[in-house]
Amino acid sequence: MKWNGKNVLITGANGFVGSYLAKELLDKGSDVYGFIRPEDMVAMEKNLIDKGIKDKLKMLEGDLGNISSLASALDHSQPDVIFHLAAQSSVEFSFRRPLDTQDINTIGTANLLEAVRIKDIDAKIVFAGSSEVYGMVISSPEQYQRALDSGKTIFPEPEKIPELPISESNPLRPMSPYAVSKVSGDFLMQNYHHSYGLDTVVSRAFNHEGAGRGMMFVTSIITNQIMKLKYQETDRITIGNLNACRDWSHVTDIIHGYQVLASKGRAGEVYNQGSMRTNSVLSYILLGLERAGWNINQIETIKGDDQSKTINNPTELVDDPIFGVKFDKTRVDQMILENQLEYTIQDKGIRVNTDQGPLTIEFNPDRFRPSEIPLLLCDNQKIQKIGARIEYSLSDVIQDQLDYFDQKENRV
Ligand SMILES: C[C@H]1O[C@H](OP(=O)(O)OP(=O)(O)OC[C@H]2O[C@@H](n3cnc4c(=O)[nH]c(N)nc43)[C@H](O)[C@@H]2O)[C@@H](O)[C@@H](O)C1=O
Repeated sequence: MKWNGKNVLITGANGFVGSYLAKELLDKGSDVYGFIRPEDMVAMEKNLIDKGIKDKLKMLEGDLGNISSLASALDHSQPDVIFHLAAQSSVEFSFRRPLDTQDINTIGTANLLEAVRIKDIDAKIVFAGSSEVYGMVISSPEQYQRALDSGKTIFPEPEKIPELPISESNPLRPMSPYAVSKVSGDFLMQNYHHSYGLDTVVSRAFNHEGAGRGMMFVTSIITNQIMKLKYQETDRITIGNLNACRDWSHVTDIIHGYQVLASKGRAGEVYNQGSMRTNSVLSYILLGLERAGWNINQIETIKGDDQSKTINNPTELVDDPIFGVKFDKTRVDQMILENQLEYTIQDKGIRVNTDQGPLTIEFNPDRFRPSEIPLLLCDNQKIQKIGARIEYSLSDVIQDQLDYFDQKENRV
């Protein structure tokens, strides 16, 4: 698609992802309209200021909960393409505010689609769905049995084990109010194509990070604390569950994917977006520490009573295939993925022995979730077939965030 001269409406254009997308489309010559909640105008304007687009974006005030404000935004922008990115995007917050999450994400998406239908707008609509919809993915017979023993329901039952890498046809087993809201949005998009012929396409993006990522997400929590350690503004890293493995991409690769979907995504279909790598939260911390200047020799638990959790050279890279996929992972990733290593709250944290002395990673029990997806690994072949590419390595993603927090004014 030639973006020059196109009218583009981005809901949540002042958000982390929206601002990256808005900048790129403005640079390509689109007329970009941002549908923005009045209370976020000032609160989130840093994203627009940092990218130099505050005065270039055409701001339309409104609220996803108010269908009239959506209809008015459609009247003003007459969009060729709509990117629906606005959402309550924190899984953690959704456990505390499930109704707000459904209001914004489910009802808000239904309102947008209904406004487009009533106004008879002929636009391609790209929806920011989420890998969270897959939820409880079964990675081994042992994990399946453990889940059953702990009283969890697994529905639908797995047809194969492991269910990895995750393709678009994997079962949906959402595990949080946020995930349920994204299942709703995803199905609303598909249904408005099938019922009313709207030109909708769903991106199910896995985790995507980069400079300016919100402070409630783990990669910013980690890289902010690493830079505070470096500048002696703190003496430890505080964290929740660091066994979780996520498929982390750079936000730039994902916004390129959104543009590919706008041009070539088939109406009514869903497309995964991810890197086809998976790495643990623990590795994100250790690799971040190394990039910030520490050499890591060994990790051990703070409680110190379990020698099997003392790991030498934990960041050594291993590229043996796992789940039939070859990607860079650390020694600790490999052990976590093969169910040989798991840190628990009882371990209290991890002591990281470095060339400059020991560092402390402390577990905060409040940061552990009521239910947690252990592992996400994307099968991205469907979107790659229509032209999307992953350009950034995990190290690039971590470095971009460290550089951001290297600037004192960005540290929290
Ligand atoms: C694809 C999906 O991606 C994101 O959802 P998320 O994966 O929940 O992202 P997160 O950065 O909050 O957590 C990642 C992992 O990190 C663990 N973790 C440990 N310690 C802390 C901690 O202290 N804070 C947080 N937030 N997480 C922690 C946490 O338990 C989880 O396992 C959103 O963009 C969402 O919108 C989306 O769609």
